Amino acid sequence: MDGKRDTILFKLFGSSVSYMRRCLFSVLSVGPVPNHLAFILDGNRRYAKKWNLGEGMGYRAGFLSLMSLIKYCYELGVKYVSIYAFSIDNFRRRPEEVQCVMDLMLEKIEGLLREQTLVNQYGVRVYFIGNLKLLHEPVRLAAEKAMKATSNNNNSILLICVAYTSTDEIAHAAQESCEDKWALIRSSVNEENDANDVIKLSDIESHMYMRVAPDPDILVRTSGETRLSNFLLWQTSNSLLFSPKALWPEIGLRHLVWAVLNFQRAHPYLERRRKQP
Ligand SMILES: CC(C)=CCC/C(C)=C/CC/C(C)=C/COP(=O)(O)OP(=O)(O)O
Repeated sequence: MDGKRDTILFKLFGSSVSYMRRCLFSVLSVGPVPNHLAFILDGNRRYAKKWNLGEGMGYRAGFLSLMSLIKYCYELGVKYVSIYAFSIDNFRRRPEEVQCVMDLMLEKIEGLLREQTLVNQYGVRVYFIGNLKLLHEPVRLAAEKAMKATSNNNNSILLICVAYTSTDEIAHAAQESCEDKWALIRSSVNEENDANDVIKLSDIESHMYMRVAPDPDILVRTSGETRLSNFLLWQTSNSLLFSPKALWPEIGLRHLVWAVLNFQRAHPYLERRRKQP
């Protein structure tokens, strides 16, 4: 009997919290709502150390925060969410640590395909962004399956950057643009070459992994760090940078609200910067 009463009370509490959050979001939506939020998930290992947790538990706690935050973003009306889940440099960490993150990713991507809760609820299309060849084979296959399974969704977009660095993305885009240009030159070898036949910025942009999303409005990096660590260097020249002291697993609604309020205050200036040629 007590158990049943506790469950009812717990559900009631849960729905009033969610009602209050929605009220808060309605008030926030009076101002401009960011279209694209990007996150650097920093401080998972420090969190595990701080709470004397076993290796890997920091990442698991980080994954839970990630799910809540993505949900809040979509509830608020943000269409694009990008996360820096694993950089190419992270492959240089101890093999057991790399394996631990790969195992977690595999488990969660497979879970997402089985349960599809967040994905179904918000109609999320998932992209894995980066040099996917570098991923452990089972993770790469699961990532490709998840992209295919969600390819018809277009309400919300989730970009998971794995085996990613900005410099790798730019080098890859430059190389593909050169290959395209060469193919064009070779096919018109007998025709007069156009003197303006150079590689343009728009050519490179059309080959970037992130071409499927507009530039982020806000970039959040947790744990008080203010470096970009090779994340979205091409795309963040006019983004608001927000760096709360909280470690990634500690991030919550209040940090999101504060980031959005800061964005709304800076919005007229950011818009002017964007419109400048
Ligand atoms: C399916 C999916 C997208 C899973 C993502 C899981 C997750 C939370 C990955 C974070 C990985 C990572 C290397 C974070 C950097 O923090 P850090 O470990 O470098 O922390 P530190 O700054 O304390 O050393």
